[in-house]
Amino acid sequence: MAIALHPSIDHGVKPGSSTFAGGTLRCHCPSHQVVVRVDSQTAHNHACGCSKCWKPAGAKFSIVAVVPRDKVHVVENGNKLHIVDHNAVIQRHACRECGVHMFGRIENKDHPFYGLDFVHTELSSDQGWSAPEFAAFVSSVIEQGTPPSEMGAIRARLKELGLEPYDCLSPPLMDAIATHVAKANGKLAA
Ligand SMILES: N[C@@H](CCC(=O)N[C@@H](CS)C(=O)NCC(=O)O)C(=O)O
Ligand SMILES: [Zn+2]
Ligand SMILES: [Zn+2]
Repeated sequence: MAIALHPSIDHGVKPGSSTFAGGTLRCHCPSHQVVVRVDSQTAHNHACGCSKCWKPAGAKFSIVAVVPRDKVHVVENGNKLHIVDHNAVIQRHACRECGVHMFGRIENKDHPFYGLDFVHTELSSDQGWSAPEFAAFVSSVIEQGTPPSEMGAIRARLKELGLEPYDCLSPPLMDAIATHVAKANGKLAA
């Protein structure tokens, strides 16, 4: 059997729908779930191997995408949310009871990705969310206990799924970050 990465991609990456315009995310609590409405299709969906992004038990990778922050609305049981790490760039709002991260928000207005929230669309039963496009922070799975000897198989499986593995973000996103920095420091015209 192929190496397991995340239940939503282990049997193949399902394409998104070009007409999909949003849906509802629910935490894993059996009752009084935190419910978040997202009024937009997601962008830049990807697998993330970092230790900070939420992943279901047993998964090596998180699946995480972005949406404009003004399209994210907590509609039920928002009192159960807390910020996992106030010092992180991405402030992850998680359910205090089940631990699921409902959305991650950047509050630093100077950050290249300010205005975008991070969401996990596997928390939704709606069909049509954009498909994962690449894998980020792949080497970071070692920091969580994956033996380095497994990395060849992990990268090969990601490629087989069509998810090009990177050890930071994808080149277009790294370019977008660098462009933002260059405009801020005057090396490129704003
Ligand atoms: N190797 C580190 C990488 C952490 C990291 O830089 N994560 C990226 C991808 S989510 C990031 O942008 N983090 C910002 C944050 O977590 O606030 C880890 O696994 O903890
Ligand atoms: Zn919960
Ligand atoms: Zn991450």
